[in-house]
Amino acid sequence: MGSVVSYIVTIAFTYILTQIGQSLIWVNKKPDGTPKSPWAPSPHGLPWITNGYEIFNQDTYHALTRWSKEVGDFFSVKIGRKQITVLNNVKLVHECLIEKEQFNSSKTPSDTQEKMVTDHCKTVFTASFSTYWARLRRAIYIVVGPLYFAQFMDHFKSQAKKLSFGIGESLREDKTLSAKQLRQLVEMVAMDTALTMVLGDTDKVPRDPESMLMIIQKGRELEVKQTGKYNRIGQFFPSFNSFLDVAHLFTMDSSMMKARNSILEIFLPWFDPTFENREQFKHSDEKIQAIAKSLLYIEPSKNDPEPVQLTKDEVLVNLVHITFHAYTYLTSTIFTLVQRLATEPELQQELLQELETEDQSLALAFVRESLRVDTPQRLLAYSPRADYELVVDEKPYRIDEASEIVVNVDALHNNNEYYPNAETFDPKRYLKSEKKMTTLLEFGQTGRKIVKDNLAFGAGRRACLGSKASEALLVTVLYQLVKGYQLKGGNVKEKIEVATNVWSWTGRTETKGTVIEFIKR
Ligand code: HEM
Repeated sequence: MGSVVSYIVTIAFTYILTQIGQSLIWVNKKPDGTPKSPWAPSPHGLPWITNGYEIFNQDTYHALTRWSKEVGDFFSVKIGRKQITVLNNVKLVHECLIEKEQFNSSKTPSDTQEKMVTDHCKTVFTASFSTYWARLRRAIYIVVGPLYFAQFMDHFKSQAKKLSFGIGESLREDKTLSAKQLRQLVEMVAMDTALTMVLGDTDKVPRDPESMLMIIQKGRELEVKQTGKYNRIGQFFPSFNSFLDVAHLFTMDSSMMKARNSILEIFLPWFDPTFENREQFKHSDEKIQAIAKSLLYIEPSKNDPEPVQLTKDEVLVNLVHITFHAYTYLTSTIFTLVQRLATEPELQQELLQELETEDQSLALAFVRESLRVDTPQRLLAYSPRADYELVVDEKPYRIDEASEIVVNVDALHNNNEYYPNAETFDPKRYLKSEKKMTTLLEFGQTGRKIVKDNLAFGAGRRACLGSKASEALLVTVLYQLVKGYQLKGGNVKEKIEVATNVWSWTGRTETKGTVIEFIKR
């Protein structure tokens, strides 16, 4: 018996040593045995084991922007064990996400929670660059994409009216609304809108406010769990994440699973009628009325003539993730927009005048500028699909499949070269002749100097599919509020940094906000 144990121990020991040896020997080598190129330059003086972890955990994207000023637009840093290459100018972003999109458009999960709530990366946000992911995108596009979102305009208008009415009803004697009250109203409008785009109209299964509040609450619980101290360490130290998995197993802690299942339980009765009737709208126009319907029958395409259809579970997990994404960012951007509007009395007057015309350019410019200055997601992370070399200023740099490429949107949106006086909120910067305009990622490629867009909705192949729909909703809300009220007060300066962003490690930025006085017109 003793010799069997010692035999097994010897084999295990040899196996571990071989693995460690191989990783040590091969980690810096290409398959042909020659050394890999160096990583992009890194900030100096970071601690040995934790590297940039403490600084990033405390300062989030600010740390990356600071390092970009110290080290340069192209740098690499290890946050814990996570090696990231950070892009801080548009030329680099264009090269990585447009020219080399095939190389750099994949995704890696942050931790066990992200894997669990996405059913091992089955959702459009987390799936690797694959035919499966392309099918999801196709199906979502034909519901909320630029050519299709107009079908929700009536809903957007009624939600904007609901918000305006809710504000009126909630006003205190002094005609003010606290940031908390405003946020609660905005949350309900955002959740209702997200669910309408995702699940369809409410005729068949009414969506009661209690259930919507419950989803909001459950989402918050998941976020608190994911941003917790130990889970956060696990996002940057994979071995600690594995230790947490074992610890949860031993303590039989299934709280994460329970939270996930309780959300699915709310969604199921809403989704089931659609699922039961799926044959009816397979080939009809009805399928473009909701993401749930569209995902149930993926249309063939040129590159995917016989698509494998999704299972019910795959559809469901996507519906939940898209709802949380849309709800979170719509809440964040509507709330910021209202706070910003209150700080801009002159623009309120001009928007009121614009309302009497057919032209919506100032309102759209206001929305875009709000998204640029107060971007909710300031870091975008992508996984390369293989080890390769990225040539920058004629020097080759190392990019590994196991590393991540991060676009520092904060640095780009605050760069005076792309947006003169970048720190100033100035919607009128976009109201120039189209001939002078360029997209941010094409800046520097033509003589055009005025940037007309931003990266609040991401970039390249993984860019947001709901961007145009969201902008349209924001414009509708803006007009409705200007029409109904004169706003005073507001504050967009103070921010709340949330460590994760449904459900990735890169984090999101909320506006704290303050009391707003709403004077009825
Ligand atoms: C103002 C509101 C919104 C903002 C600021 C926003 C922002 C973003 C960002 C930054 C990304 C890229 C994420 C990444 O690569 O890490 C993204 C992706 C995406 N968003 Fe949104 N989003 C908004 C609303 C919506 C809505 C309403 C929908 C749909 C109903 C939606 C659906 C998607 C989808 C499907 C993706 C693509 C995921 C992929 O292919 O990887 N978004 N969004």
